[in-house]
Amino acid sequence: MKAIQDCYPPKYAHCYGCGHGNPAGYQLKSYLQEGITQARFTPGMQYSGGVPGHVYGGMIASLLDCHGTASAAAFASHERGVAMEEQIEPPRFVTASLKVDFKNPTPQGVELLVRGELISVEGRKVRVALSLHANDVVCATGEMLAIELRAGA
Ligand SMILES: CCCCCCCCCC(=O)SCCNC(=O)CCNC(=O)[C@H](O)C(C)(C)COP(=O)(O)OP(=O)(O)OC[C@H]1O[C@@H](n2cnc3c(N)ncnc32)[C@H](O)[C@@H]1OP(=O)(O)O
Repeated sequence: MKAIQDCYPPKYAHCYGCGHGNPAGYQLKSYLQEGITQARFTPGMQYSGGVPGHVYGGMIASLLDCHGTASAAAFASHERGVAMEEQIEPPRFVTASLKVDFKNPTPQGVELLVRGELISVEGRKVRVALSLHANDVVCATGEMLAIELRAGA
């Protein structure tokens, strides 16, 4: 299955979160399957938080951030009846608002699962419920308002 991010032309491959052309970034890959988006990522040990052995909160927020906008694009496309990979220029979304609740410490050295579920699509506005899991424990939840960029932006 093609990752949501891999449906974009190479000119957008610079994103720190997901761009395959950004060697310093996460190169996150998100997938839409059965109405849920998922991405998996293991943060390097440099993303240590204040408590030894736990992941830095900003890293967690950035995973939700990038996965959330990819999810918004895939959900909006699905609502419009077209798959991401069928579009030459799929819709691009940016984060207007991101709320994060840190529920449990996130352990380092563990593959993290990031999930997204659609809340609503209203014109250019897509709301996505997000969660981040480690070892089947919910470590963070979030809610994003993503806005579709206007053509040419
Ligand atoms: C791989 C391809 C590319 C993928 C992109 C990956 C992104 C990765 C994740 C990111 O890091 S994104 C970077 C961080 N985000 C930004 O830099 C966004 C900065 N903000 C903006 O550029 C503009 O504010 C924005 C494009 C979000 C909206 O500006 P617009 O002029 O296009 O829209 P407008 O201000 O008219 O708002 C559209 C609607 O959204 C609503 N809105 C905008 N910002 C809001 C906000 N913060 N909270 C609530 N509602 C908001 C606004 O009220 C309005 O609602 P209505 O249509 O109902 O009137």
